[in-house]
Amino acid sequence: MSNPIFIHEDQVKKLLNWDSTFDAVEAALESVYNKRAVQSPRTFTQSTTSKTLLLTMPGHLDNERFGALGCKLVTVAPDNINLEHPLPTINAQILLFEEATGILKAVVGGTEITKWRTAAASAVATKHLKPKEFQVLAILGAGVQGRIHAICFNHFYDFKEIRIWNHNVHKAETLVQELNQVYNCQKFKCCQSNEECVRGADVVVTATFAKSPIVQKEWLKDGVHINAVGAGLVHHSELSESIYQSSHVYIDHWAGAQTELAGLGKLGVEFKGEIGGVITGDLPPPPLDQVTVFQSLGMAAEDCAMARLIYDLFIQESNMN
Ligand SMILES: NC(=O)C1=CN([C@@H]2O[C@H](COP(=O)(O)OP(=O)(O)OC[C@H]3O[C@@H](n4cnc5c(N)ncnc54)[C@H](OP(=O)(O)O)[C@@H]3O)[C@@H](O)[C@H]2O)C=CC1
Ligand SMILES: O=C(O)C1=NCCCC1
Repeated sequence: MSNPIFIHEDQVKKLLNWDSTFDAVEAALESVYNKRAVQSPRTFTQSTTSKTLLLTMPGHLDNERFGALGCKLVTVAPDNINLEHPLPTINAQILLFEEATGILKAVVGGTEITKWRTAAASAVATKHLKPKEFQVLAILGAGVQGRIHAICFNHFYDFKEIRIWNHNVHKAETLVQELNQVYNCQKFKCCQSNEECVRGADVVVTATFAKSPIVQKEWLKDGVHINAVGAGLVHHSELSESIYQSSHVYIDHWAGAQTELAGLGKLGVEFKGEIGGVITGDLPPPPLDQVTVFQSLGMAAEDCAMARLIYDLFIQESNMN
């Protein structure tokens, strides 16, 4: 019996690319809708001696290119950012198993994968819910997800302006400066307020730990698309209730929504369906002039697809050397 291989974060980083990530995440979302993926409900274990939360996310995906049996172990430690030498808030590993034998074949660093697949899920949802060109992107939150969404959306779209707001403005200023330098442009702009950031934007991304709404309905342009990624106390704390009540809300998976978005159900919010249904064409895309929300929870199927992608690329590269 061979030992599992370890694919570390720095190796994962070198193998990741946006186009394959998009394909893997799109396949995962479609497979969940088509019932070609199984995702047991994720578990949440709260440490009693720290703020750290441990999630387990097991899943199986039946797909020729991205199929895998795996389990992501992911921690959320909000205080990591305040350490003398800050660490990412979210850290993950993905266990990948031989499907037939159940033997562990790889442990794949999951921190970069979590970053990339979450931004790619927003890009997939945006493409299928609003198939058009955009001028202005607004990103609320200049942490890991805010940054990777800026990079991802800049890869897939030709935005004229990418605005970034953070409740601590200095952090948004630093990110904007970095991105303008990397891409040799001036399209990244720092906003002093969340309202200034959102007003007039065509696409909005919320990626914070905000416990109360940071986006109000009256700020929204007709037809805006919102990717709500972050979670405060619950996974739907970043947008005002009236946004959820008046827009076309899509989710990544029903099973997760039934538990993790139960609060929205109590407010009378009806989900239009899973993004996977729009990808397959079973659900019609919403009218372009309506406000749409992709409420992202994150899925094990995405992590399995990504771990398989990275595993295959790693083996291919090892065979060449
Ligand atoms: N849907 C999905 O699949 C996934 C969702 N997430 C969620 O995305 C969110 C961001 O994660 P990540 O970027 O990795 O975390 P980071 O810690 O890197 O960034 C968090 C950001 O939120 C800001 N923030 C913290 N508290 C508040 C507040 N009360 N109001 C407004 N902004 C606040 C922080 O600003 P500052 O540092 O200045 O305080 C920081 O910019 C989290 O809620 C996380 O759970 C993450 C991965 C996957
Ligand atoms: O899907 C994920 O992975 C996560 N979602 C919510 C926060 C932690 C990681």
